[in-house]
Amino acid sequence: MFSTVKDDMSIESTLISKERKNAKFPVEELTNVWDGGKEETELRRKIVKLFEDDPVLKSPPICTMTREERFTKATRKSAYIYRNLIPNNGLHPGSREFEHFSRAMPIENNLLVHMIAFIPCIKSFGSQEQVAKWLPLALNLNIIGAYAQTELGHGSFLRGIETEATFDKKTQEFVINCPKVSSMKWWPGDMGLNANHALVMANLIIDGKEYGMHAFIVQIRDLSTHMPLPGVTVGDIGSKMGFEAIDNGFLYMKNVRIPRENLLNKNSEVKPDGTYVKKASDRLMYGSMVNLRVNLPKSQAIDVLAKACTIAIRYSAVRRQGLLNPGGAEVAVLDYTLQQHKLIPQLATVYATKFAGEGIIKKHQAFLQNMAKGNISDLAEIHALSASFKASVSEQCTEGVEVCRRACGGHGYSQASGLPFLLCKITPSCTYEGENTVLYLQTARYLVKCASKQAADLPESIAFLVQPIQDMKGSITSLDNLIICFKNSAALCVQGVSKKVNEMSNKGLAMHEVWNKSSVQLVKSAKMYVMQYIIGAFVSFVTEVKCSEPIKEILQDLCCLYGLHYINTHSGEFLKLGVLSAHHCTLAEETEIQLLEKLRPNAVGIVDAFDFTDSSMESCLGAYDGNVYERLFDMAKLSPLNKEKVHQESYRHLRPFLLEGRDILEGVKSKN
Ligand SMILES: Cc1cc2nc3c(=O)[nH]c(=O)nc-3n(C[C@H](O)[C@H](O)[C@H](O)COP(=O)(O)OP(=O)(O)OC[C@H]3O[C@@H](n4cnc5c(N)ncnc54)[C@H](O)[C@@H]3O)c2cc1C
Repeated sequence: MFSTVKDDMSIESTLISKERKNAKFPVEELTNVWDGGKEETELRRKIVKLFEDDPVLKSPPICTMTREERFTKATRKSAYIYRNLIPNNGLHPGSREFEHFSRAMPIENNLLVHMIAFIPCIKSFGSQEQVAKWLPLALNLNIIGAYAQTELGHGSFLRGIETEATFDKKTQEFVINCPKVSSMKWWPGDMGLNANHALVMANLIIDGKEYGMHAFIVQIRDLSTHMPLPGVTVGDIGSKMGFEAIDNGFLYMKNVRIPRENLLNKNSEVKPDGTYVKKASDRLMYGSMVNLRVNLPKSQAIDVLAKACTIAIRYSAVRRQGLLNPGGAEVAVLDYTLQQHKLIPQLATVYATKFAGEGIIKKHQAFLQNMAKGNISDLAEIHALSASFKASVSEQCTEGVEVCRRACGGHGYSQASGLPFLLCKITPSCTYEGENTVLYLQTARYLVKCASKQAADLPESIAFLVQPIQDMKGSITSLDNLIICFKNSAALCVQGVSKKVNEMSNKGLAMHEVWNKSSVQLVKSAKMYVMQYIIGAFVSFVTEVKCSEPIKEILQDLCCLYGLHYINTHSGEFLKLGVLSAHHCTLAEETEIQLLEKLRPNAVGIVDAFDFTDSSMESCLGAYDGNVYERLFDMAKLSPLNKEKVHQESYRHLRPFLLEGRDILEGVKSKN
């Protein structure tokens, strides 16, 4: 319907090729560092190609589809991936190949909550017999489950959960009830339309006594007709800011009966006579939550920011707007220091959080090995670290994606840029799997407890909180000094708020009031604590990684930039704590600007090293060839509103006025 408009060789493609020629480091080697080795890069590419070449997984761009089409296509693709593609290609969960799975998945998919929450919870909360019964069914999609914890009325405050599971000795069943509208389960992914089971978190009641929250497997839909079972009201909660392909659902249960065996009973059990038996500490439940939290930041936040950086930096390298030299040629917006100041620190955040996250995954693996031997002494530390890490990374990456989106000007507002989709995908990562503020407060509780102990009684990584403040020797901009600066700041924040808490409670204020009145500083301490961890882990990685000098230099520069950018955007905090002087802050700002200039020529190469395929980004601005304008026009042509040259409905409403206009204009014309 529209004629083709094409340049022989667009200026934009030429510009991006030049950027690549100017890069001062081997991009492929940085890709290998990112993936964790050459072999991992090869494996990842093989798996991504397997998915991208599969005709079943092809679909139109998401911005041209309705919600209904997006949900249907995502379900079709996910069913195919889990039942055909993965088993037929030996991609077993836990295998090395599976590590690269999230990079290979189509841009929209569902059944993820079934895979990453329902299945792991069966493993964590179920006895051996229960795992043997439910796991194969779940892995084969013979049953599809949601993780149903949040209710209309309560999310963060778990003790506020109202759904009840009352034991009926006569029938040996639990009777599940949502006593009020506010008790209805609300939000669980995959639950509205696809799930036929739900792992329901409910308050266990035996003989009128409450035993707190427990996990129950509840069948919600008939296995042959998929109709909701008697007593079950279930459906989709409606359109959201994002996640449009996912059926986040509501679930209201009235006298729904499930067998006694459906209480997942690894940690506690109800005997046929109603005796409640506790088999393991409640603390083990935290161990299971840590699992998801440790792994979530990479796929749900860090990779999303990496894509946003790829889009914004490639676009900024080809988008010409204005002059730097009066009378000179128009420049790419990436040449403006201010554009570099927006985007390059986001790149640094991607690297910092990715490598710090790998450190936490290793710590968690060591914890799991100890837990298997019955030793959970590291639980509090790993819980505090993973909670604040999840909160900090989701927050930093969400802010970063919005910075990238705005840095693309008007086109960043278009769905065709891919950036609004990424922003809507990443934003809820600040809310699900623990609301960020609530997570920071949990970390702070642990830190305040630590502050009252001796260094010798604390884990090695925490002892600095109670040890003397360290001196910084030499320039503030050295990596060693950055670590000292953040460690000192975290220690002073924690000590300061602990003092405030002690003083207020010594004055006789009730602890809950003390906590509420100190919560602003508590959250700040948790943030500073996790920042010192991220900086320390990134510096260790950069120091130890085996790679060529040019790559090492880039990683060191990104590491320094990450620390300095944080200092420069929060300088008031560092000055207030007395960790930095005004002179330090001036130096930090100047050094950041120098680093931006130094990293600028490599910026396109650094995002190329993430190695995202064009189809995994669905972005007209971020495609490898830089051909942004032709792509934007091609995408606009696909808009469903452009199907007909005249949109009949709009024409019907406007026609009377247009005809009036025609007559007036023709009348004017005839007078002239
Ligand atoms: C996309 C998406 C997917 C989800 N998927 C699932 C799922 O699969 N299964 C499931 O069960 N749930 C799911 N949820 C729900 C999610 O887990 C909850 O929304 C989340 O835990 C936050 O709880 P809330 O909504 O009750 O927020 P609230 O706790 O009501 O938060 C509202 C505000 O109150 C503040 N606040 C709360 N408590 C405190 C406190 N103690 N001190 C200070 N401030 C406080 C918060 O910081 C926030 O600013 C999903 C949510 C989203 C958005």
